[in-house]
Amino acid sequence: MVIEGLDGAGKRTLADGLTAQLRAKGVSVASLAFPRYGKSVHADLVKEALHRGHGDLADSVYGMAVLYALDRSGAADDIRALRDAHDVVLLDRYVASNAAYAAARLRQDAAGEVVKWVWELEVDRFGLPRPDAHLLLRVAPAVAAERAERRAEAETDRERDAFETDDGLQRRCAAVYDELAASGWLAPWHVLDGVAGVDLEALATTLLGQ
Ligand SMILES: Nc1ncnc2c1ncn2[C@@H]1O[C@H](COP(=O)(O)OP(=O)(O)O)[C@@H](O)[C@H]1O
Ligand SMILES: Cc1cn([C@H]2C[C@H](O)[C@@H](COP(=O)(O)OP(=O)(O)O)O2)c(=O)[nH]c1=O
Repeated sequence: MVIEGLDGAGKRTLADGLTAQLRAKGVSVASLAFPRYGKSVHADLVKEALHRGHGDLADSVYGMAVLYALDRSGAADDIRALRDAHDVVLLDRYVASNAAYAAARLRQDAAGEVVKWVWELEVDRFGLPRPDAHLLLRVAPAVAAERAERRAEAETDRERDAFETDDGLQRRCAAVYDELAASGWLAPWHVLDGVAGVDLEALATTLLGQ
């Protein structure tokens, strides 16, 4: 099960809340967040590039997307092992993040070239496990930006990066996410209202029933 959404949408908060709710129902839950900073050299290169390291690396949409994909490729066996050992594996961001951000950066839509390329690279070529469902935590880009900014003030080592401070990118990314959800890209999507707040009890019941 994959949680997707803009930077600051509240994905980590939702993952924590949903994990607690599912565990309270006796369900065993494992979770993993991408990029895997501190665990994967590819993820660390991404983070450094987003904070102006490695020259013009961050300017390359395909170059950055390959790094995100290699981070996931390195986790594929771990994901399969977690899936075998637990009832639910919750992933905070996955392949759809690459599709949404790369398309938004290139000003393409969900039917564009780069979204197809992400599928071919990550699903067809790297053979990453396909999720059963996505949860799109939908909030207005301005709300996500405000939450990300507040988080940056409150937590050390969370200064906003090149993607997070780009309001136009976040707006386009929100539109691509909506299209991916509407087309059922890679797996079915549940759209959640991240502004009104998510009813965790109802969500857990729905997910377990499917
Ligand atoms: N439903 C919510 N209402 C208000 N603030 C929230 C909500 N969910 C998360 N936040 C806050 O917004 C910030 C970003 O949330 P976080 O879960 O880290 O987002 P993400 O993982 O999507 O980047 C955090 O400071 C968090 O405490
Ligand atoms: C996982 C992933 C993230 N991204 C983008 C989304 C975010 O703007 C950025 C960093 O990921 P993010 O989850 O926001 O990490 P953090 O909140 O710890 O900085 O990378 C992609 O473009 N492709 C991907 O495959």
